[in-house]
Amino acid sequence: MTTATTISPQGATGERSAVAARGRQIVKAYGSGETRVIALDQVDVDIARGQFTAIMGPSGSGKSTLMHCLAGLDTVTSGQIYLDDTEITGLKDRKLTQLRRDRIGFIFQAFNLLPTLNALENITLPMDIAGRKPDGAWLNRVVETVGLAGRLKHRPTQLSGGQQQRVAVARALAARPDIIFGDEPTGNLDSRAGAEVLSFLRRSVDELGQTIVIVTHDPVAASYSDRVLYLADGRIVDQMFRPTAEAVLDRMKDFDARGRTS
Ligand SMILES: Nc1ncnc2c1ncn2[C@@H]1O[C@H](COP(=O)(O)OP(=O)(O)OP(=O)(O)O)[C@@H](O)[C@H]1O
Repeated sequence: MTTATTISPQGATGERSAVAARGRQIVKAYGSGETRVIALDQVDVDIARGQFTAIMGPSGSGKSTLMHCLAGLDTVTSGQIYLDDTEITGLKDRKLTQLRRDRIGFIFQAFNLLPTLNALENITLPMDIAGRKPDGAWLNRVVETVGLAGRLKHRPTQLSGGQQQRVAVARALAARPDIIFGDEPTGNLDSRAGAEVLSFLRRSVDELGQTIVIVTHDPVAASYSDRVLYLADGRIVDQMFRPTAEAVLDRMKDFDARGRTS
């Protein structure tokens, strides 16, 4: 049995705090009266800096809601969320938008690339919009890491699904965000392309020191992470460090069996 604690061990990441994002007693309720749904039920969570975290759990368990709240894309009903030392719960819209733009990267299931722009233009678009100049050396490193060096002039339609998602990964990395959130980033890819994207995410953690959190249903995707958080009914009910696909699959079967017998 893995233990059901929700506080990660403090990593040895040096001078910055070892926790990139923190949630305390997060409650998220939708609707009211009889239709009220508690999507997150007093969740405490620490996301370790420089680690790859996967959020798993049955459909409707609150995975996307947790990710959206941690990323400041959705508001909480109560509780606090911190990005590094900044409490984001309670920030005014303009400040929150600015913080998301400057400190958070996103990768979605749909690649969300602009078809009229080439790969490089797509990668630098968020920074261009923000009026920020990309750091050339960093950009080169990101492009190398995600294996896109030969394809920067290609438009999205000239790239495979896997390559398009690598552009989206590079776009998320380009501004050196504190943390990257991915909502089923390999959900639209076949297993080979998915594996490529996951290896690049892994490399961006190992080689670039990035912090990544993804929501996934796929035990293979979860096996690229350092830590899996399991959600059920809006609560974190378990976690697993250094997961293998087999161990994750076994754990999922275990949850299913328990769900059927309880
Ligand atoms: N906008 C909304 N309005 C009302 N209820 C919602 C809303 N978004 C989510 N919910 C409910 O909150 C609960 C958690 O939803 P969430 O999408 O976070 O689950 P999930 O684990 O990501 O599911 P899936 O794996 O199917 O994507 C579900 O019961 C869902 O129906």
